[in-house]
Amino acid sequence: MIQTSALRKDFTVWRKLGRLRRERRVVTAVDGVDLTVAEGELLGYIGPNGAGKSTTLKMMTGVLTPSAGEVSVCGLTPVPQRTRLARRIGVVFGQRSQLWWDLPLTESFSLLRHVYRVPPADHAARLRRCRSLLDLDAFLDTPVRQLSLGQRMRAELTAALLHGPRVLFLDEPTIGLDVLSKQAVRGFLGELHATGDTTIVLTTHDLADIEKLCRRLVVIDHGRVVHDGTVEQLHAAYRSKRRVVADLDTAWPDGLTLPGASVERVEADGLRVTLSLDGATAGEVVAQLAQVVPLRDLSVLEPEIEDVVARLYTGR
Ligand SMILES: Nc1ncnc2c1ncn2[C@@H]1O[C@H](COP(=O)(O)OP(=O)(O)OP(=O)(O)O)[C@@H](O)[C@H]1O
Repeated sequence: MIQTSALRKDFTVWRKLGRLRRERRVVTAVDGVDLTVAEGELLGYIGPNGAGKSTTLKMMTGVLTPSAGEVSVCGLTPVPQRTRLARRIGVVFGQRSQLWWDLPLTESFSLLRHVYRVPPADHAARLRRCRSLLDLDAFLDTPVRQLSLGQRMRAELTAALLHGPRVLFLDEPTIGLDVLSKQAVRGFLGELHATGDTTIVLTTHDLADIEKLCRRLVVIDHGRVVHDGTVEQLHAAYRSKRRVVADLDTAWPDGLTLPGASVERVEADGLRVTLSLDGATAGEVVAQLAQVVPLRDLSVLEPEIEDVVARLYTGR
């Protein structure tokens, strides 16, 4: 559905050096990205600030012309075939709105039906689905400028989907949203993905979005892909470890070690120990622990995606 090959974007920026002199500098925002996204896939596209995510999305949606390389979306080349592409893609860019600011939301939705020449029955069915899944009814008659951020994001998602696009591009759709709105947006995207009709590319800084929604994750840094695989593969590559945290009735004996695990931290006057698993299973470690110290409570912590992504971003 989406294919890029050696995709590159350079920006020329000018820096003022005094009153008359300027220095020309080339910023390579995207530096040879090869990506294939299959039909129905939900791809997480992440990276630190300035990594080149938005620039990639802009080239995929026909907003920016690549400096080199190729990009194809739904079999079309985005910039020269932008009008045809617009009917096949939906776009939600957190900062930019596709709604009419002063009009009630319903009127924006009707206008979009005319813009995209959507058959009334299709439009009505899609709107009905979004109204129920995104809980829009309470603010359908409110002018867009009066909507809260969470309401507007739900409205933007609806607006992006009313013409039945085959690909949905989302740039930070949960930025600034409260917990409930985030859940609503994630739940909706999960449902949309489950139908298998829409290919979704999601950029976000909220790694919970990624964990909850994406099987495949592409990480970009300085314009280059530094990871392309599942979240589990990322954990494996960075040897992220599960941990066992045990609360004890008597203090952890100094220097005690267990095979297949290493002591990461001892705290609370020796009454809490955190062990990371280096080969042993959680069950094996707990069984060994129970033989050497009286246990009060236990929990097994999964590796944090935040940790591994932070290590990836810092190049460790
Ligand atoms: N129009 C532009 N002119 C000059 N430089 C630009 C332009 N747009 C982006 N850049 C530069 O290209 C690089 C990548 O920017 P981009 O917006 O794609 O990053 P991003 O990964 O989306 O970042 P963020 O997470 O902060 O939104 C940055 O160094 C940015 O300053």
